[in-house]
Amino acid sequence: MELQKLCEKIERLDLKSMKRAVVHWDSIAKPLHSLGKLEDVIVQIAGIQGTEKVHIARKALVILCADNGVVEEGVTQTGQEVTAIVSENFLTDKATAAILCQRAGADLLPVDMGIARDTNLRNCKIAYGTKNMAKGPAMTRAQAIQGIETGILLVKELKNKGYDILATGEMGIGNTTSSSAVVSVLLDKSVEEVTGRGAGLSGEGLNRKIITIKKAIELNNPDREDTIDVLAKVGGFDLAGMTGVFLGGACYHIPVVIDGFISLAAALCASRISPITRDYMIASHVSKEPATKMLLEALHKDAFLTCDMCLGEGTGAVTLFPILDMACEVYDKMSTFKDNSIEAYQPLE
Ligand SMILES: Cc1cc2ncn([C@H]3O[C@H](COP(=O)(O)O)[C@@H](O)[C@H]3O)c2cc1C
Ligand SMILES: O=C(O)c1cccnc1
Repeated sequence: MELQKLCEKIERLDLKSMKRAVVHWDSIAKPLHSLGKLEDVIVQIAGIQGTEKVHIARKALVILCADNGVVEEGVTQTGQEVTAIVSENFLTDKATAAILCQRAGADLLPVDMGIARDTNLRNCKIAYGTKNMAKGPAMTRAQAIQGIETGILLVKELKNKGYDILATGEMGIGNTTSSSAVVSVLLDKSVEEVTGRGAGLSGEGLNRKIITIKKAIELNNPDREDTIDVLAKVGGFDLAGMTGVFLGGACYHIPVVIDGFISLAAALCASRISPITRDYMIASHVSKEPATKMLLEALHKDAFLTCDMCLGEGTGAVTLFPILDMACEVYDKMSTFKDNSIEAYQPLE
């Protein structure tokens, strides 16, 4: 189905299921709302899944992997070849995200959205890396749409396979450069404010990164009112794919946990394409990248964790999974006031 038509079909959360979830929390023998955001997130998931019988047992992390032509400008600490190496490690237990997934009981689906060489990942390759945005548009509009649609289709497939909840991750050397460019344009913030050291850039490298992003924005002149134009001109295949994953979550009623800065940049893109999509997103952590708080604010999201993580790959999002499992278990298993013959709280005004 055409992207626009699909987005028009996105529904609001199911308020009846959310109300029933609140009633259930309030019946549990503990002080009202004493699990705070853990209660709120279960209520949100009830609204997403359209039932107060929340289920999050089957979890997956989708990692969108792609290369960025802008790396040739010297905006990263490591070379482009690292993208393919780390991405293929997701298939073994050698990458950070893979180890966290094992611990959290989540499956991992790494997807080649446009790595600069052939890989043995799930092949959704749009091209062998984007073009250098400091010299022209990173990709065509058709490629940006292809990336978004791929993300949506991946969610459809995972929904059909029985997954209850997803997390977003990415791997792509140079993708904090594309993310900062996209965020600068969409939030109308200076490049300096939204640009950080990514995977450990030196001070001199950071200056070069800022100059490069400014040059790319000036040269390509993306239209901030047209998110797809922004993604095409200064984005990346991974960002486009993740944008699709967030839209897909809303289309197919699956909660999607947002990882750090790069995932948040894609979440912002999705929310600009379809604002209701925000209701289907769960913010996991506050990354150390400087624009993270700005993005959380723009999305009206409050993240659960502040661990000074800035790794990407979906690591922050997967770290939230065990907490969500704990919340769900209390919601499912705790005895109620009635079971204990205790008088329940009167609902607050
Ligand atoms: C070995 C290695 C493993 C990674 N895993 C995630 N990233 C993270 O760093 C990259 C973004 O930072 P920048 O824009 O500075 O390149 C992304 O691939 C992100 O997932 C990694 C980076 C490296 C070097
Ligand atoms: O927050 C992130 O997503 C992030 C930050 C730095 C490097 N890689 C990812």
